[in-house]
Amino acid sequence: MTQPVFFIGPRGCGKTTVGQALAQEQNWHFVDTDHWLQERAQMNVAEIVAKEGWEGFRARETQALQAVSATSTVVATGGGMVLAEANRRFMREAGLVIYLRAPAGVLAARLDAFPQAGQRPALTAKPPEEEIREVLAEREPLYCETAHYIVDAAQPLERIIADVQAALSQPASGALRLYS
Ligand SMILES: Nc1ncnc2c1ncn2[C@@H]1O[C@H](COP(=O)(O)OP(=O)(O)O)[C@@H](O)[C@H]1O
Ligand SMILES: O=C(O)C1=C[C@@H](OP(=O)(O)O)[C@@H](O)[C@H](O)C1
Ligand SMILES: [Mg+2]
Repeated sequence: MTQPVFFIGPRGCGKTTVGQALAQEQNWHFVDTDHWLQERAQMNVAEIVAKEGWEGFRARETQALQAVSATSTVVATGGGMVLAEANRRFMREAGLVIYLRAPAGVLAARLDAFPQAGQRPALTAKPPEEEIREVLAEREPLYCETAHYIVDAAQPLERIIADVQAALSQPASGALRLYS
């Protein structure tokens, strides 16, 4: 039996893309908490936030995390999953947590090219690049505190997958390991 693998990190770091590719290579299941909750709600994130506020979305996100976590499963979380202490503890205890780390400039370029506005409504009233920098600075300590491993997510996809596989082949330890 294999523990679930959780991908965490900011919008655009590649949690969904890398998670899907890893699951395919390993022949594991793949679930994205945002896809799961949007399907269940029959609304996209922007619609949920308009109707229920971010508080409503965050409650649905916690519910999704607990519902989808299973053995031999790769879980792509949303960028704000780490905001709740209960979510951080749940992921660390239930599985292996990988932080896909990339600089704000890389995230901004990816999100500009492929915004997916229905899934990523604005988090602040700031211009996009400023929001990305500010939110990343706020959450960076939470990503680091939650992760068992940090992988450089600014690399090409194949390199990221190779680093993730190398990380998962190491025995888990309390110390945070860096792959970059
Ligand atoms: N390693 C990568 N190199 C280049 N583009 C990437 C990489 N990983 C993801 N992307 C692109 O960045 C965008 C955001 O990726 P996504 O997986 O949705 O991120 P997240 O789920 O973390 O928000 C997508 O357009 C995706 O194709
Ligand atoms: O950073 C965030 O607070 C969010 C990130 C999004 O997921 P991605 O990180 O997959 O874009 C989505 O969960 C929602 O818009 C909130
Ligand atoms: Mg995603």
